[in-house]
Amino acid sequence: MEYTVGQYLATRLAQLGLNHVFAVAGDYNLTLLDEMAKVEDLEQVYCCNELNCGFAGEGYARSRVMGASVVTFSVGAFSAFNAVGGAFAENLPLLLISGAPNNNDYGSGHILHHTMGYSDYRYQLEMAKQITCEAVSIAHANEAPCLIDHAIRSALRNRKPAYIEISCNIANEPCTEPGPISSITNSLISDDESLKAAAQACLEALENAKNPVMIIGGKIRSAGCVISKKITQLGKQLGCPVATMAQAKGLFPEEEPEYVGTYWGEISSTGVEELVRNSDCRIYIGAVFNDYSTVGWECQLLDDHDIWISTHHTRIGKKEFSGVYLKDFIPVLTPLVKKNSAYLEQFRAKNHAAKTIPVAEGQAPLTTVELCRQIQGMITGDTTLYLETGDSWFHGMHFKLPNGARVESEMQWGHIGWSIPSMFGYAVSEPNRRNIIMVGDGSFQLTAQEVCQMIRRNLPVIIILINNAGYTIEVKIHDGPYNRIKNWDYAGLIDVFNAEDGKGLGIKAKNGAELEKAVQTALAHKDGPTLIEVEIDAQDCSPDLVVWGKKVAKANGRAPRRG
Ligand SMILES: C/C(NCc1cnc(C)nc1N)=C(/S)[C@H](O)COP(=O)(O)OP(=O)(O)O
Ligand SMILES: [Mg+2]
Repeated sequence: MEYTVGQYLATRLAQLGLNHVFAVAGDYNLTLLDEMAKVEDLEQVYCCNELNCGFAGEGYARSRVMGASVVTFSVGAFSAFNAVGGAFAENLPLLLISGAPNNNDYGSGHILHHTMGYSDYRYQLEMAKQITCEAVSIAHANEAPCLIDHAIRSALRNRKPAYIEISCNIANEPCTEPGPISSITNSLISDDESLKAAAQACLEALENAKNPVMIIGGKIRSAGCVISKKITQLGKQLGCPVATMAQAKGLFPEEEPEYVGTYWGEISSTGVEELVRNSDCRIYIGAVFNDYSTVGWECQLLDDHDIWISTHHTRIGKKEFSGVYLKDFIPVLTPLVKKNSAYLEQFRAKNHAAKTIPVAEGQAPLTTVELCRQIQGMITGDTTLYLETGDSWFHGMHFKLPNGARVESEMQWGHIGWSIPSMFGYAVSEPNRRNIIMVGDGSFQLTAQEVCQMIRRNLPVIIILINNAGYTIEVKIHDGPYNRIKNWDYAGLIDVFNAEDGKGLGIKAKNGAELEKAVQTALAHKDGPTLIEVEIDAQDCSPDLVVWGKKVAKANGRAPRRG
């Protein structure tokens, strides 16, 4: 087979196990899309705009080894950059591919369309370098294979996005055939000496610990399910209490006896904040400490007794072990640790059993308590629940997850509207899971149009749209007129997206009885998305959000440092 640059790129993606690539057409990428389309098993999935295209690739990367999005130069890439920034913040390997000017134009002094209006077109590559782990520009076919492999390898090794731009007249130029994919997927291995020393130091720390507790953070998400399983084995081997930070909800099987709930400072699950505060050895794995996850810096932060195992390095007490990769360290440590379950038994003895939520009166106005009670009933072992930035974060922490259920969130980047396009990409990869989104009205207004692509591909995504008349999180942090939004007929929007042939459903629910019915309809509806618009009083929000909002407002409002 005669390979071209576009076919080389597409073949690499197919070799990695991608079956889809997301795209928005533009004259700088049309030849590239033609060439990529010639590669079997790599279907092109088209999006409404480049922000959503980038988020769809990010959502795909939550299910596969990586995601890929193709856009046009400048006017496309600049929108996609917001999703790339999100993938960077969330440690997800998204490959952003942009068409670029004809290579004859470089250095020609030509002013081109879809550019800033001057003849130096390198600005996009420079911008991409700030938000990716690798950014390359391909203006000559002979350098394409090496640059493509380098960018993809960097994204996989660093679990971060990478960027490739390809001149529009190069995409169909002949180039060499790709070799084995192992040259790209071979991961870095830990330094043996450091691995052994870190394991020894860890065992000594655990030997001296009376009340160890394991706390799992969001960085584990992008390390993939294999690591998650290895961490579960470590938790069970240790037998100590295991908590998940908010960003890591669902990354430890919640039916395991070691699981104690969410650790989120003052708004942790019952008894967990005290458990972590009183521990004499906190084992943080993949933890991310930011102002939101520490509730305005008021959480337990690392101290000299703690162990912090991150993806690329480990800190035990006062000692740093770089070049010790999580994927190597956990399997080495697990068989060596001794069981220490006393602290867990003490915790259980305090009997923090979950309270059962009573069924609300069917005709009473819908409350978030009744809404969450019914959503809990939808969650099965094959459910993936997306929690959009908003009050959904806080409600989501209280769901009990059967083993196998997954939760996806974007708590580091926090781009409202992320959930719709990201879930679209995720559902393209995982159409047979029960895919549910909890999304607020404010967020939905940013990226609503991607629901039409779920209709186009008959994806049975269930969208629970919480219409509480505005930006409730922001109200709880700091209120003002800017937190009010124009109301939409959200359920009615589905008919607009259906046009003549779509099979989406839009249902409004004002009370528990209507919601019950809507949920049954949604669960039975398999050939398209169902949007259930629930009306919730603007004052009805999670008590955790009220506490958290005050703390974040306080952190935001700290007086400037003088001098
Ligand atoms: C406006 C903003 N954040 C600021 C913001 C603004 N723009 C972008 C892209 N991302 C952001 N996080 C946020 S969290 C709103 O409360 C979201 O409102 P909604 O989706 O309706 O959810 P809640 O009502 O539960 O808060
Ligand atoms: Mg809202």
